[in-house]
Amino acid sequence: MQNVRQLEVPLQRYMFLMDLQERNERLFYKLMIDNVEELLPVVYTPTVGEACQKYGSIFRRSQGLYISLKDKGRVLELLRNWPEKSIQVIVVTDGERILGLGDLGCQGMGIPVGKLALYTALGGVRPSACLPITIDVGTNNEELLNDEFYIGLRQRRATGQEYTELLDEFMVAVKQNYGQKVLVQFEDFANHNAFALLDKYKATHLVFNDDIQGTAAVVLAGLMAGLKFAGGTLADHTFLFFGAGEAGTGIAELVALEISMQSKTSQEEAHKNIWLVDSKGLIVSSRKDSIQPFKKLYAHEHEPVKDLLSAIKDIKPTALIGSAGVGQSFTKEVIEAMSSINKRPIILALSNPTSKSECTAEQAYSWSQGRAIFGSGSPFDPVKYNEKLFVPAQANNAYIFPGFGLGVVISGAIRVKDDMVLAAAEALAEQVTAEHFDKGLIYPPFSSIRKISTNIAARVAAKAYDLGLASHLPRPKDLVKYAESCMYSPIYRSYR
Ligand SMILES: NC(=O)C1=CN([C@@H]2O[C@H](COP(=O)(O)OP(=O)(O)OC[C@H]3O[C@@H](n4cnc5c(N)ncnc54)[C@H](OP(=O)(O)O)[C@@H]3O)[C@@H](O)[C@H]2O)C=CC1
Ligand SMILES: CC(=O)C(=O)O
Ligand SMILES: [Mg+2]
Repeated sequence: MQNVRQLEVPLQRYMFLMDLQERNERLFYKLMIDNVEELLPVVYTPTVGEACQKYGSIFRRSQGLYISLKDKGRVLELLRNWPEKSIQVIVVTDGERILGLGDLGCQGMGIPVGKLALYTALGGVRPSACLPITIDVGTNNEELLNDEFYIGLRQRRATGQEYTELLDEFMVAVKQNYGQKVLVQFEDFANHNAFALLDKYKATHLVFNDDIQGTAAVVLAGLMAGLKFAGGTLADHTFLFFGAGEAGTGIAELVALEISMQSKTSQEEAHKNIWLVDSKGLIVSSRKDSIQPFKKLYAHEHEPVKDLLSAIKDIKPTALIGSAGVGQSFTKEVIEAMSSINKRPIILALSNPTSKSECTAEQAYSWSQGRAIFGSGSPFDPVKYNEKLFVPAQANNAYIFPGFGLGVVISGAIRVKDDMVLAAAEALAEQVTAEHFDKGLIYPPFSSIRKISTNIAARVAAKAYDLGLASHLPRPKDLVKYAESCMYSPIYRSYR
């Protein structure tokens, strides 16, 4: 840590840690686990975003498996080349929507590598059981195509049948090589592929889309935790989403599911208090014929509205949730409008990395006069406002996927169902205390993430058993203890 701390530039810290992961994996994880709050912003958002942008020029050695269009017809052979045979979790991207940074092509590999480092450090999945994969179908990023250090195919993205066939060959090869208990986490695909892939493979494979399902669970957990202390129910709230893609509609769907379960109403009824804004403005019924299918449920009767501020004034939301990848879009006027409508406005600035955050923590607290219940995708330091210290919550799916994956792995689950995602959200929400909430937190601190992940894993596993989807039999009596006992710890064993 002394060596890490001597480096002032975050990207240099990233490179140092990646070298360490390569050289002494056990020490890398020991550092990660003991200093999680300090190192998370280096290995994960925001620094991993910069690392992906510069991946070609900081490249040292392959950290994962690259599968390109040129490998069509021999994907299974490639998988068999990976030195580790007993894989439990794959994180795969095609690099088209890396955080809020857009298409980074093959250089998106930093994301599967970073996510899997968290699977091990935060969730205790063995490092040798983790496989980062990047599918290289080209990039539409002109800057990268002209960059002499770009590491991927120098061509524009393949689409349509060519894309679908490669992805299908990949999914079939994964199942053929590792069986049906390997978890495939889709990460940072552009939404036109993300929804289609999840839909296509959820019935035949063990698949999880972190951006849709993981983000949904972490936000729902934060909302449930907030309500536990601020009072009221989800059904009392009006939600306005700024960004109607994977994260936005994923959260909206899970919130609607929870509302319908809590208040025993139809999901259709629950959708009525959920509104979405996309790049063309508020989603309203007159746009129904021209919007993507996953937005249609939210196309309510209303006049067209072009901008966010007018939408807030019209809809009067109690919660504003940003996931449009547009930095500084929650302006002073936006936060002030939310604060004039609500005593405690809920403001979530989910977009990553920090440069894409809808607002900073300081802006949220000062513009709301310290009344905002605030969370952000990338971390912000605590803020002093009017002599009170506010600790901003980090509303990031990193709270969910490590524990969720551990639960799936230890139960030998063969499919992911919404109820398992809900179970993860509930388990996280239950771990938030009044003391956390008083500081401004709607999540417990990352310093206790291994314990948090254990509890999430136990609940997810329990749900998998209840649903008859768990293949690891008999069902362990105490799933929390069992989850704990399965977690990788970076200790040196004595061989004497
Ligand atoms: N905190 C967390 O855990 C997570 C954060 N994220 C972050 O969320 C962001 C979006 O991710 P994701 O949902 O997957 O991306 P998508 O591309 O699926 O969705 C982006 C949405 O934002 C809308 N949008 C884009 N520009 C504007 C604009 N100027 N005004 C209003 N809406 C706009 C798009 O509109 P249209 O549909 O019209 O194109 C689309 O609906 C990223 O920054 C990502 O890092 C994602 C997952 C997890
Ligand atoms: C956190 C995350 O998954 C994202 O920003 O895409
Ligand atoms: Mg992501």
